[in-house]
Formats: sequence, C-alpha cells, structure tokens
Amino acid sequence: MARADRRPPLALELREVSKSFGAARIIPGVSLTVPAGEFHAVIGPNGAGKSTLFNLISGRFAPSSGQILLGGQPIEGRSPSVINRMGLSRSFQITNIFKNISVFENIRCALLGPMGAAYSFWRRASAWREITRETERLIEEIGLTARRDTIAGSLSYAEQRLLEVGMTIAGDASVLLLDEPMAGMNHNEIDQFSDFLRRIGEGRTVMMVEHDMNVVFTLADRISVLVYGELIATGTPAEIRQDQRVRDAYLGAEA
Ligand SMILES: Nc1ncnc2c1ncn2[C@@H]1O[C@H](COP(=O)(O)OP(=O)(O)OP(=O)(O)O)[C@@H](O)[C@H]1O
Repeated sequence: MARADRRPPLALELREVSKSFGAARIIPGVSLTVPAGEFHAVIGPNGAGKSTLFNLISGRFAPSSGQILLGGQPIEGRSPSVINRMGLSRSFQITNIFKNISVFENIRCALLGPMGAAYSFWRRASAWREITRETERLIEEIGLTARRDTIAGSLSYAEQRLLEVGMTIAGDASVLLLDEPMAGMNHNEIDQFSDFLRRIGEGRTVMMVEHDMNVVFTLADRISVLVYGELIATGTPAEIRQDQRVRDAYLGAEA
C-alpha cells in the first residue's frame, strides 16, 4: 500500500479506449497511463491512428467505448472547450495561428479565451494590465520577443511553430498534446526547437506525436508505439529500441 502511495499522480489515463468510423475499427482498444510531468511520445507508421488518438483525448471525437481520465476526472465525450478548461491543450499538425495579426495579438487572443471567459475578470481595472504582462511573459518563454510586433504570417515557418506552441501553452494547461510539432523543419530548426520543447516540458505533462526519431528518442521519458490502432509497446527509449516487435513492425533499421 505504502509503495502504491509513492507513485506519481496520473496526468492522463486511457482505459480500453476504442474508435470506429462506421464499420472501420480504427482504434480497437488502447490502454495507457501517463504520470504527471512525463514527456511521452507516440510513434507509429502513417495511418496508425495517432491523430485519431489525439482527437479522442482532446474531445474532437467521442470514443466508441472506454474511458479517458484527465487528472483523475473522466473527460471522454466532453467538448474540446470543456476539456481545455479542465487543463488540456493541444497543438495541430497544420499551424493554427492567426496570420494577419501580430505575435503579441496572437498570444493575447489565446490568453483571452481562458482568462477572459469570466465576466468578473473584466470588472477588475487591472485585468488588461494582467493580460498584457502575461502575454509579454509568454512571448519571452517562446523566444519571440524580438518579433513581438511582427505580423504572424510573415514569420519564418519555424517561428510560426513556436508561436503555435506558445498559443497552446497560454492559459496554463498542465497537459499538452503536440501533434507533429517539427513537421516541415530543417535540421537546425529541429535542434533549436527540441531545446525549446524540453524547456516547455518542465513542470508540464507532454504527449507528442512526432515522426523524427532522433527528437523522439532524445526528448521522451517514455514512448508508445501505435500500429494499426493498437499499442504494441510502451517503455523508455532504451526499452523501445530493443523491443523486437517494435523493430519488426516499425523501427526496422532505424533503431
Ligand atoms: N473522420 C474519419 N472518418 C473515417 N476514417 C478516418 C477519420 N479520421 C481518420 N480516419 C482513418 O483512420 C486511420 C488513422 O488515421 P490517423 O490520421 O489517426 O493516422 P496517423 O497515425 O495520425 O497518420 P499520420 O502519421 O499519417 O498523420 C486512417 O486510415 C484514416 O483514414
């Protein structure tokens, strides 16, 4: 009993979560636990169901069956905005920023969602100053202070991805889902972005889908391998590298 008490609390738990689209059973049943503070990567071949899994966790799709717990609270079938307010935020494969307004305005918009929802918030005279201060802090955290007033659409691709993650962490979500954050980046950008993601992961729980195996094996505390909608393995990078099923089904010579 005492041993069980020492286990870190779970940020996320999936219990036999399944998803079918019509007759197509895309996720037959996934069970997974992610302790608070873990950097967890999900890898697998194209079409394995990684984005579908994120869509189930973030509330875009309701599971066909099973349970999803966020910090111990059931969230399956709830709307994305409710799940977001409960502490989970996700970034998308396709950049989701507002291209016609500045970096500052993008981050402020992302903050206005969660902070501005309560009418009582705006009755305080200090509310606007508070939002501005938090916006500046977040822009510094994502390393875009020099680009504060730049129109988002004219940022480089990698800077747009930084901004996308900045908008994802605005509002202090404790659990982040990052869907292929490195897609389309060159080697230098990937190196810098990896450092950035490591910093972002401090004090947060991160679940990331990513195809760049160097990034995955460097950043992740644990890795889950999804093949045809089933988790064939979950473990540390060293365990996954040595797992024969994973090598046969996915990593092959890459490992
Ligand atoms: N809304 C939907 N309706 C029907 N089928 C879907 C739907 N969304 C996804 N699928 C199917 O589910 C399967 C898994 O797709 P998904 O996008 O989750 O895979 P993935 O692992 O994220 O792939 P990739 O690495 O290419 O992004 C695919 O066969 C896809 O066609």
